[in-house]
Amino acid sequence: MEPTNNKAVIVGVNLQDRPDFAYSMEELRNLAEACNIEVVAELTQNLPKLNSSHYLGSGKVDELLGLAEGLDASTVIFNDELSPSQIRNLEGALQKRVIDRTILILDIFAERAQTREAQLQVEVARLQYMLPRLVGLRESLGRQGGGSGMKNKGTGETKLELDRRRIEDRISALQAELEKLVARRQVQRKQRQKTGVPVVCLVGYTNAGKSSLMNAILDRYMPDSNKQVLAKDMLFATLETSVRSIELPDNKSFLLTDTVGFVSQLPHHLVKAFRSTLEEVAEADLLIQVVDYANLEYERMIEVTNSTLKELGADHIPMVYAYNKTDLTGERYPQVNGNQVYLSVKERAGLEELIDVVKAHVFQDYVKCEVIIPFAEGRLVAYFNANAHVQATEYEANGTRITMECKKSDYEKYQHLFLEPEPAE
Ligand SMILES: Nc1nc2c(ncn2[C@@H]2O[C@H](COP(=O)(O)OP(=O)(O)OP(=O)(O)O)[C@@H](O)[C@H]2O)c(=O)[nH]1
Ligand SMILES: [Mg+2]
Repeated sequence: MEPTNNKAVIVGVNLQDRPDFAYSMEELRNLAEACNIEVVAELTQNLPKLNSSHYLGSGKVDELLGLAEGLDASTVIFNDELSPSQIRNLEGALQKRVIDRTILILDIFAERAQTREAQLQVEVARLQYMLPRLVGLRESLGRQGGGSGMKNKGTGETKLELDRRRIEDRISALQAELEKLVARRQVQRKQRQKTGVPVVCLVGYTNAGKSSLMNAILDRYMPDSNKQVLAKDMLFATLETSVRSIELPDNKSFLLTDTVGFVSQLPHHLVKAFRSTLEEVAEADLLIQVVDYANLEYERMIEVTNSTLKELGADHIPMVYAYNKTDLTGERYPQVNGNQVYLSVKERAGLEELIDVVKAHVFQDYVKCEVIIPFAEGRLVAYFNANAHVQATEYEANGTRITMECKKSDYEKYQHLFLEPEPAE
């Protein structure tokens, strides 16, 4: 039952009046389009409880068949993760290719994954999704294995022949390779942590503007760095974390990390597979949650982001909110309200305000001090010039007098070398 065209009907059940139902259907349409599938119709049903054999009520299955036939759609996409038997029963009743929300998301990730690590993670998630769907499903697995039909990197063809045991072996082999990559990245991360530079992570719903914000901050503070990341109007533009060092004019610096975006009903296997990539998030000193404030569903997107963060064990990390795309709303910007900054990355408005809020969080342990550094310790003057915000430098008889704001830990570390300032006469 290979699809004869790329036309599809999307189907959703509004279970007990889900408040975000309409938006989740719109999102399913976007996910399908990201897989090059043309959505020709939408069918929905209000139900108090899902039908365990066919997901939909039986009358509705007939209606779906009529609709799909009439519009010549060869694929039907469900707004949920279907069970193996639901897929089998629906394919039997409809004689169409049946796919679900999970496989769409997995396919998009498979298509977008650039690094070996991301590719391995996606493949593990795909195989784990396939595993319970193997039993008695050899035949329809051929169709499912092709996923949404989008080209995917070599996981499709072999899947048919693999039995459960071999899939399990493959998952273990991939995981072993993955562990090596993860270990290498952990070493890099530990090295960064040792330097004591705070780590700030951009998190949030897909397409909120995280990568655009990263680029705008790079533009503003590191104009010569040439280290822009990809930002694009599509779901899941970013699949790998990128870390950039940001040096502020007052010599304080922090590391800024851009991460993969979240989406509602992010497949559980995928969250698990990406856990290692997202470990950076769980170890950050501060999270900046970027919110698409122009999206009417922004509050729900915040909820989804917060619950995904919880799943990743990152819900204890302090967070500031960057309400982005305010240019598309009637709201005044830039505007700061405690930990919430209303800004527009597009208009480059509110960046400094956001950075001030970030600074207040991550540089709390800075102290203002006035010290005299003996001439023999000249390297310390150079060190503070590079790593602290030096406000004044004067040369005195026995050393260099520096007025500065520096890290408390640095102050304590070098305190024994400082000379006592001469008491004023
Ligand atoms: N109008 C408007 N559009 C913006 C603004 N900031 C970003 N965008 C647009 O939003 C889209 C998504 O931006 P990205 O930066 O790729 O979003 P992201 O959060 O990194 O998305 P993922 O990587 O998919 O999770 C792009 O088309 C941006 O041009 C803004 O302040 N105003
Ligand atoms: Mg991005």
